[in-house]
Amino acid sequence: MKVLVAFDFDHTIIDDNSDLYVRKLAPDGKIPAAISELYNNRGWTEYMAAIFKYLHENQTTSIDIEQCMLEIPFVDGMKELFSYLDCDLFDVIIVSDSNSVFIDFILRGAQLHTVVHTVYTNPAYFNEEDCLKLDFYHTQDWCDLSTVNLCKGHILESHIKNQKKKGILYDIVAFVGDGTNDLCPCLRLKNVHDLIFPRVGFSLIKKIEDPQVESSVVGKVIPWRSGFDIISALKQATETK
Ligand SMILES: Cc1ncc(COP(=O)(O)O)c(C=O)c1O
Ligand SMILES: [Mg+2]
Repeated sequence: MKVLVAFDFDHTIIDDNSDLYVRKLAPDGKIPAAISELYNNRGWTEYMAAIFKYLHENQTTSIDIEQCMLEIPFVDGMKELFSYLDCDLFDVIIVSDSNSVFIDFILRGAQLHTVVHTVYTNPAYFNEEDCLKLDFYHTQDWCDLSTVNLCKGHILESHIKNQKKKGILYDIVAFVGDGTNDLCPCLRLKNVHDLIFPRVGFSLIKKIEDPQVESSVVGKVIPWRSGFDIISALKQATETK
């Protein structure tokens, strides 16, 4: 038996939004209006790239950014969940609209990087001047539920297809998330044994419970508050299947 557990990152693994958290490094913690205006619900990569440029212009270093990321708390029970998932039964991936540098700092800081098979996110790097640079994961025009730079559902399906080509078939696929941008992958889970984990009190659960959406949900919906809830549900699902 093999189970794929796909995670969102911000407000799912960590208990904050890494992109919004980093703004505290700006002078007085404030971002100029001209940069704030770049924020768009259909994609925030350009907004974040402008913030990183602004931080660099104000002498923020890669070390400052790393330290800032390491302050962000994990969601209760997430570290325990990752320890539970660290075995052959599970493959763990992350699909996030944050960026590769932030996720790498945080996973390595907690020694969790070895548990994660692949991180799908916007590629980022520090250039020779130590300014954080950011790019789109991909450019998409097929999904209205997703941002223009990252369709989590497409990424999840591609991962499953690529694994199948290597002979790895998943008996259960689980998606753990919190936000509006996590609805697309949840709707692509087409097996009744698949598991949808929307975080209680966040926007994904409201979307899933919307009567117009609910009828297209096939996987079993398990609202969660902590990583411990997810451990219990996965134990039950893998023992009973
Ligand atoms: C600026 C910004 N970054 C990241 C995210 C979400 O990232 P993730 O896909 O890791 O939850 C959001 C969600 O609205 C956002 O506004
Ligand atoms: Mg999120």
